[in-house]
Amino acid sequence: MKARLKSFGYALNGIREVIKSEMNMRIHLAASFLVIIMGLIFSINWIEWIFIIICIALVLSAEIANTVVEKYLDAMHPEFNPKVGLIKDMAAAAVLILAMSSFIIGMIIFLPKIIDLLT
Ligand SMILES: Nc1ncnc2c1ncn2[C@@H]1O[C@H](COP(=O)(O)OP(=O)(O)OP(=O)(O)O)[C@@H](O)[C@H]1O
Repeated sequence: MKARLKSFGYALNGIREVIKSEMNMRIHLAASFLVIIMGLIFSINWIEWIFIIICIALVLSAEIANTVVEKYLDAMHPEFNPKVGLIKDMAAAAVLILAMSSFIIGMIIFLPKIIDLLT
């Protein structure tokens, strides 16, 4: 049990480190917080909450994976290397695709409600 709690602590430490070192992670967290507030304000239904939670989890996890790739490559290949650059670009592309898809899902959920509110 103690060992389980310890590895949970290591994972929390990993999250703390990514938040501390990555501006993009802080932006994703701020956007997630905003979306959760909007979900509460507009009383979205449970299916919409499931989509929102999946999107938030995917974007944050992808950002963490992207940071792992960056930090690993910086540690193993600190020199300039176009191949290293391309691998970093690809890892960043995964985050971009998930963030853009999540933005579209957010629009599908919230835009009709915002339009309803305004009309
Ligand atoms: N060692 C390298 N060799 C060649 N190009 C690199 C190298 N390191 C970084 N790059 C290029 O610079 C870009 C930014 O890399 P960097 O490690 O600074 O990520 P970052 O700006 O912190 O990214 P993020 O915004 O996702 O945190 C990479 O996507 C890549 O195109």
